[in-house]
Amino acid sequence: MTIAETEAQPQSTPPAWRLLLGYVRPHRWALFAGGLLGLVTGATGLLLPLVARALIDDLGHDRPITWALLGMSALVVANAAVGALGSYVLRRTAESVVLGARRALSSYLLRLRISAADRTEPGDLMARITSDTTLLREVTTDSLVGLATGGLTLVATVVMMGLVDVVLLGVTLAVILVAGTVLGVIVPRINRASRQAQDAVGAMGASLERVLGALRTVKASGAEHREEERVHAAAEESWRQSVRAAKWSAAAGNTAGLAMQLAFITVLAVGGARVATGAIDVGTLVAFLLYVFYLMSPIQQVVGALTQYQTGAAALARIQEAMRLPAEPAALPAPLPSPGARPAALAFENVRFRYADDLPYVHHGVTFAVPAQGMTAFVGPSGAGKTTVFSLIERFYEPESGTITLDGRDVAGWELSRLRSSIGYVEQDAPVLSGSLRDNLLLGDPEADDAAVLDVIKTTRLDGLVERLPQGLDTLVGHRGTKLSGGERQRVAIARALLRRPRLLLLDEATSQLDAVNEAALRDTVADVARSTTVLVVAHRLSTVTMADRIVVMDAGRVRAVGTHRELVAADPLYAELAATQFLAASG
Ligand SMILES: Nc1ncnc2c1ncn2[C@@H]1O[C@H](COP(=O)(O)OP(=O)(O)OP(=O)(O)O)[C@@H](O)[C@H]1O
Repeated sequence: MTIAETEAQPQSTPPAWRLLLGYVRPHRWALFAGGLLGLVTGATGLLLPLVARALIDDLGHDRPITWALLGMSALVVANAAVGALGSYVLRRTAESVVLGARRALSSYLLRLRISAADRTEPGDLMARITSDTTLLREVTTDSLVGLATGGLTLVATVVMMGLVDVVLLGVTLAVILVAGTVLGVIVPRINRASRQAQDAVGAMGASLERVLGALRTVKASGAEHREEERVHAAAEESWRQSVRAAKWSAAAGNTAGLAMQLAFITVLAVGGARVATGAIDVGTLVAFLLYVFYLMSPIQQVVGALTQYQTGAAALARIQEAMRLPAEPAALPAPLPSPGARPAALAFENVRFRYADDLPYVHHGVTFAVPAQGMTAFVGPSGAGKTTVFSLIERFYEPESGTITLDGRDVAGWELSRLRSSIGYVEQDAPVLSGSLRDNLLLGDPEADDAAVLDVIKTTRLDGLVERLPQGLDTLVGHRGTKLSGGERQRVAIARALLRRPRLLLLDEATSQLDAVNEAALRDTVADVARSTTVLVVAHRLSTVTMADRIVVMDAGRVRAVGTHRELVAADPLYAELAATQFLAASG
């Protein structure tokens, strides 16, 4: 699903030119300097014929030509140097605009609400940061500078034409007006086609991300060919739309060219008649016709700038669309709890929640309380809403009604970064990021010293692994930690969470079975941690619940019982049945 199909916030979008100016404003002086250097280059170019005329004149009169030659050489060198400097300044400015847009967009996307991220494709968002921002480069230089310099020349030429003959100017402007109306129809089509081409690039990014993110599954399912077709279809759609945009751009350029030639013919006809009636002399007509020729270049420049601008406007709209997705407020990271900070107490009070208005409720009034310290296990059939409990504690989503309190304070009133800095969260599939083992551990606390790292490595029984790895902690773990076993990945994720000294540890146990050694290591780790902090575990294994201080049994979005293993086996038939299977969330 692309962003366009989701819940981009219903704010009115400012016009593209205003968005563009927002990105360009910090670089306006550099852009001005680049434009000015371009004008100087043009002016030095205009001087050359004059010097050449002087040189020929000197030759004709047998005068020395050294100075004229030196002057011409100096002008040629100055023209090349100023031209190179001008294009460098413009190019650099354009790259700075791209950089600004990339920084703004990537910062924004990292703050995206999980509810918004759920409904977008990472590949499409990536295309917006990489491909759409690139399109701003040409808009900044070609379009803005082209519009400014072309526009200036255009106005100057029109003024000169008015001074020569107002009637012929009226005739010229009438032809240009007709062409402008045609362009008014063509130009929005360039915008639409460019937008669709960029949307298709986004769709291609999404398809690619889908395949490359699950390459093993794709290969194992023999689905390479089908997936390849999806990616190719998106690439071809982008091609089709880009070709459409090219067609309309070409039409726009040629309309402008045609208009100028028609203007020339019309001026020749009307001017000829005026010469015949004696209203103007031949010299005026010739001068005016020369101006019509002069007009050609700035008009082409302005039309080129406008068509180029349409591509940029389409890209800007896509960038802006992403930046209207709901995001969390920007905040500096909060300090982590100090060593030995007291464990947190947690309570849910009649919490009702659903992931979206058109989806059924996941929590129908969940209520439970967890005292500070010790281990609480959540069990229940698959889909009962256990993981959702963790997501709500982390405030990845907000409940529709009811309250969630941490240390007696509603989490809705906590500053987000402070709330999250108190919590350690280990997701069910225990994501490990590419990079080294050390990078992964320090993700939550880059300031952690070696002693703290070694400490969590020992607590999570990872010391054996670190010794075995060729470069120890600096060994690269591969994309998503593919070089580690499932159990190792889980313990790395726990170590990472523990390094933050959480006052509340949320551990979503993996549903996959671990071998006996890994399972024992994990159990011992959790038991150790529960002695000094509050641990909540979504439990899928009997071995985990038997050591829990209390067990919360959930079913279909409600808490149906709370107690110890022994109490629940006797009192709750669902729990007794789940416990009998040894695997506590096997069936829904
Ligand atoms: N991001 C989401 N958007 C929409 N629905 C979701 C989302 N995450 C979970 N759900 C739905 O909410 C319900 C509860 O999911 P949850 O992950 O909390 O269950 P669970 O009890 O942890 O299950 P399991 O034991 O299988 O992990 C499920 O029906 C699931 O399909």
